[in-house]
Amino acid sequence: MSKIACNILIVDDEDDILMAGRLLLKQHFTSVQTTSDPYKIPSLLQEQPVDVVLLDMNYSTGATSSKEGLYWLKQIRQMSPNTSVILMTAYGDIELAVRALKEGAADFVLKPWQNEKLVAILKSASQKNNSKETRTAEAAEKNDTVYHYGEFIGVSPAMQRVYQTIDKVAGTDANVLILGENGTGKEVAARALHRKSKRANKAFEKVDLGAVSTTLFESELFGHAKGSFTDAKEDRAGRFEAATDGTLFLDEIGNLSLALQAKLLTVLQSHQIIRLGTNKPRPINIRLICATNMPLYEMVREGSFRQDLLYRINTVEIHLPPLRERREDIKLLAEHFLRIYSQKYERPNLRMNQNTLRRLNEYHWPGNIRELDHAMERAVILCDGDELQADDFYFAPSVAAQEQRQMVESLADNDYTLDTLEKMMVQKALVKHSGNITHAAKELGITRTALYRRIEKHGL
Ligand SMILES: Nc1ncnc2c1ncn2[C@@H]1O[C@H](COP(=O)(O)OP(=O)(O)OP(=O)(O)O)[C@@H](O)[C@H]1O
Repeated sequence: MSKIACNILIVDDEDDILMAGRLLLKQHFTSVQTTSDPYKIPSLLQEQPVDVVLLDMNYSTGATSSKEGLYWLKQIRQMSPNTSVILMTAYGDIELAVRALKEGAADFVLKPWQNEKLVAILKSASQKNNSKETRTAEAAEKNDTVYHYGEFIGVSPAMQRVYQTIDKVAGTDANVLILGENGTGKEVAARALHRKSKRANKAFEKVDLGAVSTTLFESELFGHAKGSFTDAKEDRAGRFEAATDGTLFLDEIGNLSLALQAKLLTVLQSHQIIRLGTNKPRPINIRLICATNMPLYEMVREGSFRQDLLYRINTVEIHLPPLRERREDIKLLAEHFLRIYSQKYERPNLRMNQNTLRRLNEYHWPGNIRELDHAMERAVILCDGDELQADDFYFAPSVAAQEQRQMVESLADNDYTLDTLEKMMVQKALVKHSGNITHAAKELGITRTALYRRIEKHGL
């Protein structure tokens, strides 16, 4: 029996279903992929064109509302308009079937399915589906949306979760705390939240708390009356008032001293500010978004960040993953920046070769997307021919590699015994894990008891 040329993707949280579906459909179609994680759908669609997705409606344990299925149906329709979606559910629900068809599903099957019926539905969907060759330029262009979410670029499951959270909370007035390393896109996320909110056509006020001096904090945030201090030449509204009816984005909130945290908390609790040099409270109506690259929870434990302030600002948290934890986005981002800079510097023929892409992919990107952005700009400027070479980039050694090199250098300079080396390693592991025996022992690859013995032996 010749197989029909069709790439099918089955998405279901039950492994048995995936296995049964694969075994059945492999006999009739050329390619059958499966995944139990719907968040992988965008990257799978990006990897190669998928003709038909067989999509389960419920993923979370016990879920029966089918909301997840409808959400993913919508995503697939947006990302890859040429892909047909067939929904499956264990719950016979005609209303839902009608809704799914209205929202663009090609068909609907009930679980447990009848083999012949499922194969017939898929055959019909694959025939209706445009072949890869006939995909129009317009569709290909639309397909571009697979990795765009406003200003965001990224197909990784981690970023899909971020987009989904933004979609869910943007319309509410909930306070949002965005956590992530430098350059991961915290400000981009804050702006996306504002743009998608009811406050979108009001102000978006960003305050970099790391850059506001202690003395100017109150006047900057809450405003002041003329004459309230030497330079106060006139009455001035602060940033809270400037953000009225809009969004106030407090960046680098982890840098705020305890004294200023207390002042900020008072305002957030009372929903009113008092301009410096006055005693008239003014009500505030803002949506608050805070961001930081600092470990706020650890800081609460150490006493350098107020717990009550943390609970006030973290109604919803968004974690932006570092670039090294979503490597599937590196190529897309690199190509995006290459497009921007080859245009800016009028080098339209520039491209990247496989070796360069591999190096970009392997690098640990401590400065995340901002570093990649700058690295691409620099490479475009420095590149001699039409092909960007790995040498056009500066790759900083990782901390681990630096430490290793220092250790090798110090070993070369000194005459160490095995015993001294052991002591150094134990000391290093203890310092790194702040004296936590379990973690230090794990890093050294020995048991806790063995570590205690060595601590005693070396008198540490
Ligand atoms: N997913 C993304 N797609 C495209 N560009 C991005 C993305 N995320 C961030 N950028 C770009 O990377 C740069 C850094 O982003 P942003 O300023 O939002 O990071 P940040 O986390 O707020 O950094 P910092 O902690 O240093 O303030 C910006 O130029 C931004 O446009």
